[in-house]
Amino acid sequence: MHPNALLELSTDLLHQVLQFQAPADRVVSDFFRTHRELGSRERHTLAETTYGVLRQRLLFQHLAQSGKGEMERRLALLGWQGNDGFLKAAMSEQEQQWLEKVRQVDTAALPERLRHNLPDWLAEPLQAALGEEFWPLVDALNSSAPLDLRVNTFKAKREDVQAALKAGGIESEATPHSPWGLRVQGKPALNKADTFTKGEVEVQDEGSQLLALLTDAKRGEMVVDFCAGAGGKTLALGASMRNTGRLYAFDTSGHRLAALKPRLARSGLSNVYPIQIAHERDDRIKRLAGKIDRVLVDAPCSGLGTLRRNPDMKWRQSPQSVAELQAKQEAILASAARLLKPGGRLVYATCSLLDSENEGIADAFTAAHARDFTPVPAVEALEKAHAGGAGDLVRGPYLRLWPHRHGTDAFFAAVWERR
Ligand SMILES: C[S@@+](CC[C@H](N)C(=O)[O-])C[C@H]1O[C@@H](n2cnc3c(N)ncnc32)[C@H](O)[C@@H]1O
Repeated sequence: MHPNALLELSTDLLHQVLQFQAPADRVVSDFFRTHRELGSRERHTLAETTYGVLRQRLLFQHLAQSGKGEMERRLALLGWQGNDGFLKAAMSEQEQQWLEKVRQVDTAALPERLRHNLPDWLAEPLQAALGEEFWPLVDALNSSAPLDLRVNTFKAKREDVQAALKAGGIESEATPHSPWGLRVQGKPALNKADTFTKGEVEVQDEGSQLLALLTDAKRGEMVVDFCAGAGGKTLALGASMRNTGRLYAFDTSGHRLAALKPRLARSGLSNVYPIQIAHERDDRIKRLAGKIDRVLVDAPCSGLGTLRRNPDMKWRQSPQSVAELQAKQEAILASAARLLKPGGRLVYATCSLLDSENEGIADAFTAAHARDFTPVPAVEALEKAHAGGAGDLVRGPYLRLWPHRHGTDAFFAAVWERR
């Protein structure tokens, strides 16, 4: 494809993504579906340029004020993630001069918000909570996430999967905290690897694995994954139950539960019961009240802990959307808690960076349910479940994972036991 034609497509794609009407990954994949002529390297350049612009949107919009023509084209020039010679061939003389000039701007001397590229409502609480660690977090959020796999321990051993991957030219190392995890070098295509088609591995961030580990579902138990979605954690719970007992996978989204089906078939698990519920007070939930050993609430949240993968979330969320999510989180947690039998374990988790969706919800639950639920320190639960370096994974009584400290997405989890 002619360089300028690719740059124009990048401009078009940015124009669509920056309207923030839909998640960026969906807009990008729809765009590729309507542009079948694009090869894999061209798709890679377009996607990475888009993500680069989303990550540094405030800085790039500031720098782009000085140029001429369509704003999105200048943003594409600034965020270009392809070959530099190729980009040069796409630019006019005037654009080349402009880009050279803006590349000389000393960005370290610009105001803070142009350096952290976060909206104020998000930067402020993070700065207050993290102090000096704020900037390492900013850097980590602007880098790409590693590729982690979870070994399906119902079917295979971690070291055998690692050896099989190696034989196929894929290098990996054991994850430091999850006993089920492998961190793969680079981003190899895995869906044709034998070990993947046989259901021995799933792609899953180490942080997500730790949430399932913390739930510690055991053989023969009755377990509920309350917000199962496409079942990333359901599959981990089912394997840790060794395909025995009953594992209910609830979600309000039929579409997400449908995505669980092929993964379930690959996994070899037959103890999972996916159920679409209307809302968190659905009658089917009431019938199970007081009967369940473990409940994982992987609550709908702002997703701000996954900014490495979904940098558009910082522009698509707002204080209002977070406040609405908090109300939902409280309602789901209160309803899910009724399922537990005495001695049962409740786990509340999010992939949010914000205290308001994390400690805020957990502390309020502890205060409101002091008669029925005892908090369990996360470090204790992690140690019992054989997580490596459990003491490094917690803040106070809660699990708190950070990209800059742990190399995972940001996650929070709180654990209680029903009296
Ligand atoms: C963080 S995602 C879950 C991700 C999933 N556990 C995984 O590991 O892939 C939150 C899920 O909550 C679901 N959800 C939203 N409202 C809900 C409700 N009232 N009851 C149950 N699930 C709900 C959403 O459809 C979404 O799939």
